[in-house]
Amino acid sequence: MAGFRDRDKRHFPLTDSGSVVALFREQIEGPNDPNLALLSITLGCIENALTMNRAIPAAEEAALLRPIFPVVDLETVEALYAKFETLVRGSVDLTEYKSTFSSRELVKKISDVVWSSLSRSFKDKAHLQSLYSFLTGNKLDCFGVAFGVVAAAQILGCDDIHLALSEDHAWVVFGEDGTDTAEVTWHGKGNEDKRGQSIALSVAEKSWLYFNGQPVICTRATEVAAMVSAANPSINLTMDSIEMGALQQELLWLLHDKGHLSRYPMALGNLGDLEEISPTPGRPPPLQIFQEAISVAIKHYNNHHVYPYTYMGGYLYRKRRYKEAIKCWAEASNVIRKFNYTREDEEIYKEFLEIANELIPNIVKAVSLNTTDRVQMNILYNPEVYADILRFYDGICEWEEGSSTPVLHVGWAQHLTFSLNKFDPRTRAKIDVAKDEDSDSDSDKESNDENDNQNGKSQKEKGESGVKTGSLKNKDPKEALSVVVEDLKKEE
Ligand SMILES: CC1(C)CN=C(N2CCN(c3ncnc4sc(CC(F)F)cc34)CC2)S1
Repeated sequence: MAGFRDRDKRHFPLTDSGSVVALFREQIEGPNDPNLALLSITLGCIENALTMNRAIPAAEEAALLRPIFPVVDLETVEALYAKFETLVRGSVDLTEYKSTFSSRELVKKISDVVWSSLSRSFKDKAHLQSLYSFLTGNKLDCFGVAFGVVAAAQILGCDDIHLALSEDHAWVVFGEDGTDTAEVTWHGKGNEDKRGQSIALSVAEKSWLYFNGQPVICTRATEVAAMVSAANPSINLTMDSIEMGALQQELLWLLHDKGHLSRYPMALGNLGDLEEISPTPGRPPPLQIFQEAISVAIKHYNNHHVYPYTYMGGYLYRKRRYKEAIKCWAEASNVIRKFNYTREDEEIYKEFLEIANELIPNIVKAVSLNTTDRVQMNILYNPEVYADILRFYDGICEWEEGSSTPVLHVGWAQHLTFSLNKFDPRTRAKIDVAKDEDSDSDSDKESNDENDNQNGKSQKEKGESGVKTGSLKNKDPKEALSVVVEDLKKEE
């Protein structure tokens, strides 16, 4: 049973990042489970002090010799913790729930306690992910609601209720073998919340949003990693709090060293991004951390996560390592093709749209203008790069196949033809698109499609919208692309 123990209290007042790391370290090392409410209130309090109402830039603040790191008093945290504990214990009468393991009704009740306390104001601002935000402003974002439900469950002693995470959604697992699932928060804009419902129905759609059944199932320590990962160092659109970023980085290394990021690719991606901004002496370079995230996704999630490849691709793009960036994006597309696109997958749609319609065109523009740099110029003469761009588009075409909503529109075709036409024609002639009908790389979609065939849906079938899309495989690339472009133009 979590509680605010004396051994927790002696860390306070927290005066610098070292004292915060010491509190987290002791909480994670045990012997008891880390207290999610205590840690979330503490981290949220620090984030609030370091990022909100920072009117004057840090440089001036430093010039004033004003200490930036906030002092976190025991009284502040204890009062907020007591408020949360009173709300949760006061709203849930556990005598009504006899079973040793949690029931769907209990999970829904806990979700209702968090949900009914929320103010109606819009929820996609920053810094709304912690219990500090919930307890001082009655505001939470969609991740924050799911996290709050799990923190409340811990206070009630429901140690079977855990956070489940996809790349753009969060829900909970519970029950005797931890395989019952329940929605506890909303997702996206304009979607009715499905709180209380099981996830099974949504996974059937093979949507990326629910990971096709491969979510990150958290332990209490991974729930701490999610809380740390969800921390947000941004002060505004152009400035980040260096102190908050450094604290997040130190806490992620602490969790990494304890093995709590070993099944959490996105947290590894966050750590790689932080290391790019401010490298920690003696720690591996960002690329190695992104590679670790990819290896975890392959080993534990059947390579169904997209973000590990877009984390690495984005890094390589920023370093102008364009050939390698395009290979990462082809690998990202190789993941998304295993899913069917559904209307709640907008976040990943925007990710691929930016790569196809901004990043790749920027690369071909940059290298065709910058004729002095031989290495860069070679990209347009490199059949491997051209093949990777085709693989990138082929994965998106396959993602669309069998989906209820179309992905591609004529805007995609315009950028596609712009990018491909920049390649030297002899290079385009050099590549050999797989002719082999049952190349093993398609096994994922086919295995899914076998299920679809049982439900009467086939991979070639038109989506409800009647959009006919053909995958690029087994066709001459130029012929295949002209088919895709013609189809898209007909839609115009
Ligand atoms: C390569 C990118 C575009 C850069 N940032 C990316 N992020 C992806 C999402 N991020 C995350 N980082 C750690 N854990 C989680 S759990 C989750 C789903 C939410 F609904 F709970 C999102 C997410 C962090 C930021 S992907």
